[in-house]
Amino acid sequence: MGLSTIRSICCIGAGYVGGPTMAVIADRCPDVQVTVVDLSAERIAAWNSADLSRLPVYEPGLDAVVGRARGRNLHFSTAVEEAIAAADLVFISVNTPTKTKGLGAGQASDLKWVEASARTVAKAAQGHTIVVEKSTLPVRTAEVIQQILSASEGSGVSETQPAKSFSVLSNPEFLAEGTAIADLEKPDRVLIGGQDPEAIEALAAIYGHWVAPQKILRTNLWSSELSKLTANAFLAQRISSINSIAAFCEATGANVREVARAIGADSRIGEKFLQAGPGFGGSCFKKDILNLVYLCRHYGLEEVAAYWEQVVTLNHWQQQRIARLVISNLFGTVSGKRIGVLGFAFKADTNDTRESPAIRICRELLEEGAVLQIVDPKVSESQMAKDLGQPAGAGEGDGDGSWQRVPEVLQAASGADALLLLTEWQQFAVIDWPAVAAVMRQPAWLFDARAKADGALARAAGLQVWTVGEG
Ligand SMILES: NC(=O)c1ccc[n+]([C@@H]2O[C@H](COP(=O)([O-])OP(=O)(O)OC[C@H]3O[C@@H](n4cnc5c(N)ncnc54)[C@H](O)[C@@H]3O)[C@@H](O)[C@H]2O)c1
Ligand SMILES: O=c1ccn([C@@H]2O[C@H](COP(=O)(O)OP(=O)(O)O[C@H]3O[C@H](CO)[C@@H](O)[C@H](O)[C@H]3O)[C@@H](O)[C@H]2O)c(=O)[nH]1
Repeated sequence: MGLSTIRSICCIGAGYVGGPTMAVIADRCPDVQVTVVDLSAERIAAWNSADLSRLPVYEPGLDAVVGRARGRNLHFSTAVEEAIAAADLVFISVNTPTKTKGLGAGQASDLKWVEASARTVAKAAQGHTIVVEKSTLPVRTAEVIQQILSASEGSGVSETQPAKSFSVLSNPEFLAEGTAIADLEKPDRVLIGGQDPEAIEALAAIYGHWVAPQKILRTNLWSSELSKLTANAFLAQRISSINSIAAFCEATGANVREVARAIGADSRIGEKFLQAGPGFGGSCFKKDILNLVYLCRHYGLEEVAAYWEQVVTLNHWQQQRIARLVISNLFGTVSGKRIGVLGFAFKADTNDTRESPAIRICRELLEEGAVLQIVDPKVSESQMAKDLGQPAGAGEGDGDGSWQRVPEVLQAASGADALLLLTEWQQFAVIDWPAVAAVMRQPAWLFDARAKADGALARAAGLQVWTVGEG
């Protein structure tokens, strides 16, 4: 059984995916009520804040979309069961991080939040409900969700209510942070996996409000779940590939951007995702590849597992390589030396720091006793403290590394022996190099791990410059 028209949607999980995705659905489907629920009262309060600049997720354009739909047909609430009961369709968009202990620790996805969500849906749903996996999940998780839901099927009958029944779909999300709204409004494709054609068409009709029919792909459940892990594995593999070539360029006198342009012009390779940098960060790539590796091992495919694992190994190596080359160029020691760190988010245009290369690199420099002056337009001091595992403090010279958050590049450069550019914020492309050079301790360095700064101007101002992938 299925429903042909969806009037009411509930999304469990008001995070980086649930919030923006539901905001766009509500904006594009004014006749559908959309309620985003979360256990975190703090997060829901932030989504409801009158000041749209205080939403819990920073994404260009998100404030405008939320401003249009919130209160009309977009709602944020902690009343999880109530919203599920009212919904024809429930998205599960909760976190699925890598397990930290137990079987599969360090590789397998921790599905406890997904399982808890499925149990809440089983309990609170009324009548027929379409349950959609929006979280990124291991292949065959839909089977687990289906089993949990099945246990309550047939119950809940009353004079006004038909018995409970469920259809499970997979609808992975491909948005990238920093461009979430643009990605949601103009997706390359929408993927829907399932077995119940009526449920598939009901969800397709929601996207059909703004996505062209040929971009809505339908597959079986397992292909849909696996396509998400595969897409991320391929994207991350490109980054490790280009970063490996960047190191080779530095050793041989080639320039990785010239190489990327030359190979990207081949339409079979394509020009996107070939920017060398400090390694990929973000909450997805590492977690999803490790999950793929774990699943391959589970199915006895050791060579396949080892192949994908190398993408993550190379990524760690790139981050370590950058930290170490900073130390080695600063005469082998950074103890007590000030280093200005430009950017802390895992990429530009987001406040997210999950798996940011800046964390590993800064921690390594702190370990060596450096005094870091970190500037990032969107990352708060409290987030940096959490990530770096120590509070901000200006103490220096005693061999223990310390850090502080500073508001501008000029303060990051003040008294510093080096600037280390780690996130490609646009403001770092237009630095006043003579002014910056004047406040640094000479001889001073610019280490540009994103090739974002104007290296020629920095050199003209007297700095020594290292740019990733430039021999
Ligand atoms: N961040 C991205 O760019 C991105 C993109 C595509 C897919 N994904 C996938 O989407 C999923 C969600 O990612 P995210 O970045 O939005 O995570 P997130 O941590 O930002 O948000 C998840 C939210 O779910 C809430 N939650 C957990 N269990 C709950 C429960 N039982 N009931 C109600 N709320 C609950 C948490 O409180 C949290 O606010 C993950 O599987 C991730 O891999 C993420
Ligand atoms: O050429 C490139 C492109 C990206 N990166 C880095 O790779 C990481 C990931 O970037 P990006 O993919 O743009 O952002 P995410 O938000 O992590 O998005 C990825 O992960 C999401 C979560 O699964 C998917 O939905 C998206 O399709 C997928 O792009 C960041 O650290 C980037 O700086 C590079 O170093 N070089």
